[in-house]
Amino acid sequence: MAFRKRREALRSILSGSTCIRPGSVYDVASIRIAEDLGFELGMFGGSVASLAVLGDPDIALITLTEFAEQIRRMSRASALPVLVDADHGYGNALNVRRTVQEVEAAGAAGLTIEDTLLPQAFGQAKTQLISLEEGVGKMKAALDGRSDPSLVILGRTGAVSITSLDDAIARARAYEAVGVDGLFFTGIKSRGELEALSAATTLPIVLGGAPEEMTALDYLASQRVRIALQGHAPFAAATQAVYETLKALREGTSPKNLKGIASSELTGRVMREAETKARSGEFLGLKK
Ligand SMILES: O=C([O-])CC(=O)C(=O)O
Ligand SMILES: [Mg+2]
Repeated sequence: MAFRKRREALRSILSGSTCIRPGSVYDVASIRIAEDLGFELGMFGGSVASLAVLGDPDIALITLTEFAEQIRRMSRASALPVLVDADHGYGNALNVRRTVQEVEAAGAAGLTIEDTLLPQAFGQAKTQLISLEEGVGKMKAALDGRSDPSLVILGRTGAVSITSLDDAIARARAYEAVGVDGLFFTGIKSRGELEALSAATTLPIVLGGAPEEMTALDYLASQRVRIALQGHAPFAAATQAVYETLKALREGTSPKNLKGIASSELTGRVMREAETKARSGEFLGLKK
């Protein structure tokens, strides 16, 4: 599917009236599995990008090149639209502009740019934000960096749990005013906070994690939340599975007695074996 179609699919989720849960994806196998299971959207979090590519925590160590390359691999492997978490855009507003160019070329359907101060400042243990003015500059630069107008750009802030609800509202309104396609909020802890942010803005909302009382999709939809994240359990599940498998092998279990191993059918689907067989028949003169 052409990148534009994927972006239009994400746009139609944002302009719809329901709230969906994206599949957390981080590599070619996970995106294909999410696609096969019928997820409408993949979410590529910065945290799982760091884990999958570097094996490091989510502290802005990953480079734009590494991040974009992982997106490119996923975009090649699957037509599932992916929303990617481009952190703070890997630098100042000019770096944000470049980030948008690279992420667009890599095939993302959309990206988030956040106003968190990254990487962590010297001597500052707590998360800090850049100023609203600098945040606005980043959003403007992000929009300027886009060459396919269908690429979705979301302005993201965690201000509600870092500074205040009023500050979060001011930032959301300012990002909306410069023309981002949607707002991504993290750190919301109550319905009251979500309702205040929703009432103060008009754009579709993406919610990055929310307390238990806010999981009902119809309630979220009523607050204009169109996409609600659910963390990154697939990466954690894969880690556990690899751990159990290596541990069992190390302890002498024979490969045929291992538990929790993908069937050859599932592995074949993940590697799109049927398509390769058909191509081998057509292009290599092999029997189908
Ligand atoms: O985007 C998400 O899923 C939440 C987030 O910031 C991350 O995982 O890095
Ligand atoms: Mg992140």
